[in-house]
Amino acid sequence: MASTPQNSLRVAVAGVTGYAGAELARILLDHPRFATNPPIFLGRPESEGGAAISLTSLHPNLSGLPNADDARVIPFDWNELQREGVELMFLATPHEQSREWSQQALAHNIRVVDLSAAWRLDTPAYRAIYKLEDTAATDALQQEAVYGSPELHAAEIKTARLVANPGCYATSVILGLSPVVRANIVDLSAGIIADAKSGVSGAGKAPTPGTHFMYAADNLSAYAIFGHRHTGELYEQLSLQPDQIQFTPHLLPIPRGILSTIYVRFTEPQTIMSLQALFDDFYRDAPLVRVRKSPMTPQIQHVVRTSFCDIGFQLSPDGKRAVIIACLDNLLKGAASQAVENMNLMAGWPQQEGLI
Ligand SMILES: NC(=O)C1=CN([C@@H]2O[C@H](COP(=O)(O)OP(=O)(O)OC[C@H]3O[C@@H](n4cnc5c(N)ncnc54)[C@H](OP(=O)(O)O)[C@@H]3O)[C@@H](O)[C@H]2O)C=CC1
Ligand SMILES: CC(=O)N[C@@H](CCC(=O)OP(=O)(O)O)C(=O)O
Repeated sequence: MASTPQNSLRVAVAGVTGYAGAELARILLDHPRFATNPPIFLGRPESEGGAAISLTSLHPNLSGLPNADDARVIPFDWNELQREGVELMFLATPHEQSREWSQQALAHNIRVVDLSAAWRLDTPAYRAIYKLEDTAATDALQQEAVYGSPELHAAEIKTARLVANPGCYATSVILGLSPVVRANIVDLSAGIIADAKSGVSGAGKAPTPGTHFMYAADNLSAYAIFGHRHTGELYEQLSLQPDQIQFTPHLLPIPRGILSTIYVRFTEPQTIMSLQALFDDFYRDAPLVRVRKSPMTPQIQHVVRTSFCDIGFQLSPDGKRAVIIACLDNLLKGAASQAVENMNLMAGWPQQEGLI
C-alpha cells in the first residue's frame, strides 16, 4: 500500500466518543484525502439505546465540517467494517481493548494505528505496568509493531501493519532529548531530569478523584513519582538505563497541553551555536517539530490546538548544562495528530497533510 500511494483510504475510528477519538474525527473530516470518502466512526451506542447516533449530536463542535452533519456513530462490527472495505483503523480505546482489536483487525487485513500503550513497549518488564496478557501471538506482534514516532521511525512506519502511537508525555521528552542523546554529548552518569506538566485531558474523559475539578483546579501536583508508565518508552526510545533519567509528571489545572522541562549535563562544554545547529539539523526535515532559536523557549499557549511539538533550550554560561523545553498538545501531537501523521506515512502521503 505504501509503495503505490492511493488518493484516499477507507478508514475507521474506534473510540470516537472519547477525547482523542473526537480530535481524530475533527482532523480526518477536514483532511483533503477524505473529502469524498469520509471515515467510519465507531462507538458504543448501546448506551444510547442501541441505535446509531449522529456524530454531531455527540460532538456539536464538528458541525459544519465536510461530511460531519451526515456522519453516524455506529456499533463496532467486523462484518460491517469488511463490507465497508476498511483498510486502516485508528484505535482510540483503552489498552486492553486495543490489544484485542488490533489482533483481530490484522486478521481482517486492516492496518492499525493504535493510540493506546498496548504495543509501545518491547521490554516485558517495562510493559508489566499495563498488566496486559502476553502470549506467543502477542509476542510476535510486538516484534512487528512499529513505535509511531515519525521523526524517529518514518521508514518503518511507511510499511507497517501495526503502529503503536507514542504516549503524550513520552513524545515530548523523546523529541526534546533525541538530538543531544543521539549525538552522545550528554553525561549520562550525571542523570537526566525530565520534569513534565500536563493538562487534565491527558487522563481521558472519565473523571477520577485526582482529575475532578475540585482537586485539579487551582492546583499543581506531582504524581507517579518513580513509577509513571511512560518511563519505559523513554528508556527504550532513548536507549537509556532506568538510573540515567528521572521523569516526574505533574497535573496542571488547564484542559490540554504538555510542557516538559528537561535538565542535562554535557561531557564537554557546548556553545549555543553548536547546540542550536544540532537541534536545527536533527529536525530539518520534520514538518511538525518547530525548533525555537535560543534563548526563546516554547510555551503551552503556542502549541495548544496545533499539531506541532515546539522545542527550545538555554545553555548555562559555562556551556556544561542545558535546560531543554519541549511543548505539545497532548490530544494532538501527543495523540490524534501524531496518529494521522502515521496514517499519512502508511498511505504514502506527505506526513503533515491535513495537519497544518
Ligand atoms: N488523552 C490523551 O491525552 C491521550 C490518550 N492516549 C490514549 O488514547 C486512548 C484514548 O484516550 P482518551 O481519548 O483520552 O480516552 P477517553 O476515556 O476519553 O475515551 C476512551 C474511548 O474508548 C471507548 N471505550 C472505553 N472502553 C471501551 C471498551 N471496553 N470497548 C470499546 N470502547 C471502549 C470509550 O467509549 P465510551 O464513550 O462508550 O465509554 C471512548 O470512546 C487511550 O488508550 C489512551 O491511553 C494516548 C495519548 C494521549
Ligand atoms: C494527565 C494524565 O493523567 N496523563 C496520562 C497520560 C496520558 C497518555 O499519554 O496516555 P497513555 O500512555 O495511557 O496512552 C497519565 O499520566 O497516565
